[in-house]
Amino acid sequence: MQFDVMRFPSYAFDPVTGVATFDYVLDGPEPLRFTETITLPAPAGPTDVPETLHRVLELLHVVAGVSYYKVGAPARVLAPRPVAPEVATWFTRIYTDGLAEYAYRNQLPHVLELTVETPGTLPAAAPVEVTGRPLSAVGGGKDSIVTLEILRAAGLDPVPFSVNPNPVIENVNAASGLSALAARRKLDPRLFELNKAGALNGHIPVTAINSLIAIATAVWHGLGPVVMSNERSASDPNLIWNGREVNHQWSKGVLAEGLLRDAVTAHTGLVDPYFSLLRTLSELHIAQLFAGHTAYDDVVTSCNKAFKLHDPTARWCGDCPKCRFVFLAMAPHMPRERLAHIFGHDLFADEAQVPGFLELLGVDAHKPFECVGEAEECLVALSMLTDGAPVLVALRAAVPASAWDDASHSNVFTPGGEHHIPPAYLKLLDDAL
Ligand SMILES: CC(=O)N[C@H]1[C@@H](OP(=O)(O)OP(=O)(O)OC[C@H]2O[C@@H](n3ccc(=O)[nH]c3=O)[C@H](O)[C@@H]2O)O[C@H](CO)[C@@H](O)[C@@H]1O[C@H](C)C(=O)N[C@@H](C)C(=O)N[C@@H](CCC(=O)O)C(=O)O
Ligand SMILES: Nc1ncnc2c1ncn2[C@@H]1O[C@H](COP(=O)(O)OP(=O)(O)OP(=O)(O)O)[C@@H](O)[C@H]1O
Repeated sequence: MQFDVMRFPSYAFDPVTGVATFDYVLDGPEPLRFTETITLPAPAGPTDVPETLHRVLELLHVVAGVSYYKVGAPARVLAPRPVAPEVATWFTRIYTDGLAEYAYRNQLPHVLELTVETPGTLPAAAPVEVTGRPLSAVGGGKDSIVTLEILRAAGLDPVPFSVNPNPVIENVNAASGLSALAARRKLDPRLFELNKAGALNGHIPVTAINSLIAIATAVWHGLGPVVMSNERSASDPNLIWNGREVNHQWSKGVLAEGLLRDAVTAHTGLVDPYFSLLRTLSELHIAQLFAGHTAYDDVVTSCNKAFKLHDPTARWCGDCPKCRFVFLAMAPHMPRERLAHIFGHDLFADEAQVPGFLELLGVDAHKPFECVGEAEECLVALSMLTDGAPVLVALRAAVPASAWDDASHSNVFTPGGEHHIPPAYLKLLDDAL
């Protein structure tokens, strides 16, 4: 399949049903057309559509296009309308850095060099203050639970929000006792047919898409900022390829957060519409905070295998980088019985897990293409565990002596690094630590 250019013919929004449809074309000798459908939860009462909501949907139209771009990787992407320079820059980073893992795995270096073209430039929108109850994105894992509980303890009455919540997310929301909002996102079924037939495929910056859907929902419901739970280590690349960073978690990183904030503010005027409350924390630190909340032990799930579009019932698979990482990160902060209860079994008792843990510890290969923390965090967690579980004994023996020294000087429990947390929310975080 040969395509020259990607276009974005139109989008529509029905305020009665909350349904937004986004059209895409991969143009070439045999063009392909796609339509994605996103259903926002409609507010109760009269459904006025603020102009700001249309502005957010305009951004979403372009960003959600990455799922279809990857079928053909054309050399040109023509965005549909004039935008401010901050927005044009962000679009380009979404299609290049956001698709870097896809480009690397499919050996498509031209994707990293792409510039998303826009038909003209708009001035930045006039500033609009964002106030009200925070809308807090919930993914079913420990991170968003920690955020919800910090916001709740501060009396801010957060509104949990998810895109396509599966039973894991629904159970986490139920355990929180908070009343949640949900949006539905339906990819064009044609995409799956093409994938089955062997079309180009790969990872996309899904957090950027979910984030915009969250902002659209907050705007429509007259809520306050969208509060994410993206941690410090999300900003670390997995590897360098052709001189460029490849990061599986790119759209969770602090750079992507800043670009998204600048673009949304320039296009809508919304000031401080979006930030990650946990940005300055390591995964190990977040795991420690999570350990203080036992109410979620029967529902919390961070394993990505539980989040397949077509298999919504699973919890921890117990045999992937994410399960191993979270098990290791939580282990120093709770009794082994509680940990084994959360995961369904004790990973430290299973010696088949040793090679996977060594990969996390940086003893083997590059950081896995998964949402896992830094090798340093894993070493610190290991150094905090002193018992003789078979896996721990094997890991201690395999880690080089120099690594222990690095771990002893680690600052994983000291908040730090770049962030975009507004001062009032930063105080809440400080109070919670
Ligand atoms: C659950 C998961 O890890 N999915 C990744 C996996 O896809 P798979 O085929 O195994 O399952 P599905 O997610 O059901 O996807 C079916 C097909 O649909 C395509 N697709 C999905 C969502 C979307 O928004 N656009 C799409 O085109 C997908 O390509 C499949 O063909 O492997 C895929 C290829 O590597 C990944 O793209 C799937 O990742 C999902 C988009 C996903 O939601 N992943 C998150 C769990 C995830 O990885 N989050 C990262 C953050 C990444 C970021 O920068 O935002 C993290 O938490 O670290
Ligand atoms: N389906 C979803 N809808 C809305 N937001 C989501 C969804 N899945 C993940 N998120 C949000 O995206 C961010 C990254 O997700 P991630 O999976 O890392 O977080 P998590 O599920 O809270 O914790 P963990 O890292 O333990 O899995 C978080 O802010 C999370 O709340």
